[in-house]
Amino acid sequence: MRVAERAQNVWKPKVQQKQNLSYAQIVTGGNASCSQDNVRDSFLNVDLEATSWLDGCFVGCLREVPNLQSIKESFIMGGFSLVRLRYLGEKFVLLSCDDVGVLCNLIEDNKAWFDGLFSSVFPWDGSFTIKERFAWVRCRGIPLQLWSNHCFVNIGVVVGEVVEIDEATKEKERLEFARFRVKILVTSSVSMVKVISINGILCKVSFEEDMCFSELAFNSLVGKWGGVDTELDTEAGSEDGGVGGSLRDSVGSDFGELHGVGKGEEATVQCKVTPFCLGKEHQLHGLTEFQESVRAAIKDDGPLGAIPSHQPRINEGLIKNEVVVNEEGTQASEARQGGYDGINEMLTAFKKGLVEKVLANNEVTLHEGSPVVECGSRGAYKEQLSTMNTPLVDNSDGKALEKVIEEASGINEELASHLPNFKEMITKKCSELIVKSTSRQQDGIEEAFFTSMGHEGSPSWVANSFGPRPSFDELEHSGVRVVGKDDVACSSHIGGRTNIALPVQDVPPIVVDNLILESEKLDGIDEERRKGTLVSARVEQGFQSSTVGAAPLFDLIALEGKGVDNSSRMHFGLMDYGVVRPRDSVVKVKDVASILETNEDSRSLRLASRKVTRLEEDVSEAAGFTLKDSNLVDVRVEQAVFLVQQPSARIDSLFTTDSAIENSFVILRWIEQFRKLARYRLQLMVNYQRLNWDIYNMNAQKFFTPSFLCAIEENTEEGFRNIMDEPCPGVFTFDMLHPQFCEKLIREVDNFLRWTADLKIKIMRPNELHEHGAVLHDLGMEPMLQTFRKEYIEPITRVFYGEFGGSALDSHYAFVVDHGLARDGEVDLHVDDAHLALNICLGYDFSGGELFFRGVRCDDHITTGCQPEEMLDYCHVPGRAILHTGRHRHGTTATTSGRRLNLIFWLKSSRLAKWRRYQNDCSSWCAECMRKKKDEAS
Ligand SMILES: O=C(O)CCC(=O)C(=O)O
Ligand SMILES: [Fe+2]
Repeated sequence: MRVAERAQNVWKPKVQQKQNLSYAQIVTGGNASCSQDNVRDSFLNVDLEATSWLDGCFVGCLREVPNLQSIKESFIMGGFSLVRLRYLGEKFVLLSCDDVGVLCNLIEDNKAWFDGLFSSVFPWDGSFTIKERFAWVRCRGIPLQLWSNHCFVNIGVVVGEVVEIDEATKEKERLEFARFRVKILVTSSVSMVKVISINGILCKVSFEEDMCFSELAFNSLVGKWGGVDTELDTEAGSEDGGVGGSLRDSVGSDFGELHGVGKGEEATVQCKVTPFCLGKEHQLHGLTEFQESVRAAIKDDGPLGAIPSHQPRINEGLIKNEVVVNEEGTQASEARQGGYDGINEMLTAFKKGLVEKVLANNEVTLHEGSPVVECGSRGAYKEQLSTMNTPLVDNSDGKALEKVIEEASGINEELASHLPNFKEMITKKCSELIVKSTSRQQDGIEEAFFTSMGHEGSPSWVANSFGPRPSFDELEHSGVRVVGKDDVACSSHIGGRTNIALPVQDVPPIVVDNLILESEKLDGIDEERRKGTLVSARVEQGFQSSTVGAAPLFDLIALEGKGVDNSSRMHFGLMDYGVVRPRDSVVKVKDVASILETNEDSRSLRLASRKVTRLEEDVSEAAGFTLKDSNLVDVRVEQAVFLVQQPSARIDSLFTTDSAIENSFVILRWIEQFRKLARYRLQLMVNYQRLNWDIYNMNAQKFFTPSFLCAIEENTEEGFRNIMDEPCPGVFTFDMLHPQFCEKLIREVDNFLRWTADLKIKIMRPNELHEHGAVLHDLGMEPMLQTFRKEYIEPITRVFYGEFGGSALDSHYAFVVDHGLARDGEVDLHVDDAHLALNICLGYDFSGGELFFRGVRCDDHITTGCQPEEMLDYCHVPGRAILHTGRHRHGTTATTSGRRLNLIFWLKSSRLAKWRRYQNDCSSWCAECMRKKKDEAS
């Protein structure tokens, strides 16, 4: 840790050092020379405070004239929202982290990133001084005929050196005064009035210092976010057949509601943000153009209101690198096409950007917001994993692999939990398949081997498709657009047709998905042949094919393999969104080429790296081999990796509607909203001054009660049950939050609410049922909340809510509700837009506000009556959590005195959402359906 060492070496106790300094030296940080004359005569003794708050702080010298706004944005976008930035003057910024020592590592580990912003970063020490500062100056009295940048620079010299001219001044948008930035001595003032002769014209010119940049910038946003009618329209949409729909249509959209935004209103976007507010005009321009094209597209083809209700989840990891990825992706395609008319191209770019980002430099990022990497085969066959030693992902420490496996097994556990005989079924199915496929092979028939888990992970094995499916030509003839056909044709050549037979000896069927391609134009083709399956397998002998199937579940599949005989290898295949039916996909091999690398030595294809793209050669080679020997190539497909679109981004959900054109709108609108929300959040995060930095970083000892931490540590059902009550089936209560954390969180939320109220910023409220409270992402708490969910909620939901997605949670929406007399009152009976909900009371003293439960119901039975045994009335206790399913009908009575604040997590599993979408049977959880089923049986 070079930086750490440096920090230690230069660190000197500042208290002693400063004690003998003069006042002038103190106020100037030891540098008295630039102080004003009269100061020199004053001598003061002041009691110095401990300087521990400066421990571990660094000073960064910016490369460019400081624009704190955009620097803060960069930090948030770069995923460093825990770094606190305070402007010091000149080009210097004080960098600190709540955890002393963290910053040092962070700088060391992200040197290149910091280098991009700072010319130097060094540990703060007492000898650091600032001599100069930058000041924005308003200059009045310059005759309009003299307005020019050249003139401003010359006039500015009167007060200092002009380093920047405000955009509105440059563009002559605002003529009341000219505004520019000057460099002056730290103690100088710019206020003055001078008579100046400019080109012979005598002018009386005044100079005054402008308001602090960030205040001004943010004020300019007040109108923007205050005028919510035009901002961020969110359609309250319930998830398709999933959670969603409630007693009142829906409790809220995935990312909450903004006030004043009507359903189906056209999204108009005012981009009249003063140019300086983001310091990134080009982005704003991009946005406007983009929105223009959205509007144009909408105008021609129908109202936005017709767009189906799939509400994209605006993901919690939004304001992180991933936004950049997404924006880059879309912007790149924008640049190429000069608009957004080519939806598919746009999507491809969009997704490619995402994928490439993840795969760049062999890096597999697993944090929220990036594509989730899971491993189908390895997840399903965890035990076999230990016997496989080839690394799945070529990352140097192998940690990514471990994590991949861990995550995938979570997912498969969920599936397994629906299938008591999961393993046996797999084994049985496998042996059947082996027999069948072997016999077919013996017949010399080259046919596809398919196996499937059924629709989107539903717990039934469906028939395997052995029939040949339509060729690309056939598909195209039927109106199916096949992207990258030539490339794929090349691969299909191997087996002589689109789908290749596999001589399977030992095939753990790694099941991905099965889907029937649907399109009017395909009607003449029988169903068996329209089955699209994305298959991946670990095949000891024989080779693996990718298919023209569709897999809404997965965006990308890459198989890696090597020739057993060292002669060939396989690869495969990016799922791209084609236009068969909106949800169909086509294989686009070319893209895979960009993410696969050939390793000459082992002749294996490995994931990642953009360096070498030799896929086509490999394919030809393999094909040649096959044809020549009219035999199947011996290929050992060792591993399969599925890269799935980050579930909470839920692009996938956009592809489940019936019309491609509708989808196009959904996508456009999604991106538009995504950007708007990103911008909204970014502005809040950049400008909001945190009160308690320490609650933005997980500190378990300080956040949770000891009893809760013990149970988490123990991580057993028994351990959890020891701290829990289950007042009615499926509802658990337990002490969770430390009183001090509750207090701090309340004060933080209050501080945020006060700030937004002072600036008249209309913020998003938690959901339709609340007019008060706040969404915690908006404060910048997301990194902490992620850890909160993953490490302190999921261990419990995994044990108690397997069938409700509890073992595969992948997104959350966290907010604080605020109830009391002048605040929110009662909450009507509703179900949450979530699979599970965790509700923790933070305080204070209050009466009323009881939470009542009235049984678990599906949409069809949402208004049915309630049996006595289903009724539960619960009184909130500060620090105590109550955990229930989203479909558990509940509401609260009014808080009649005092104030009640609760922290609520809405938790979702994208797996469960997909599964439920295909499942009509609610009898495993809806009490009414259960009753019905029982009655029918008896
Ligand atoms: O106020 C509460 O405790 C519950 C609020 C609630 O159920 C919700 O926001 O979904
Ligand atoms: Fe609720």
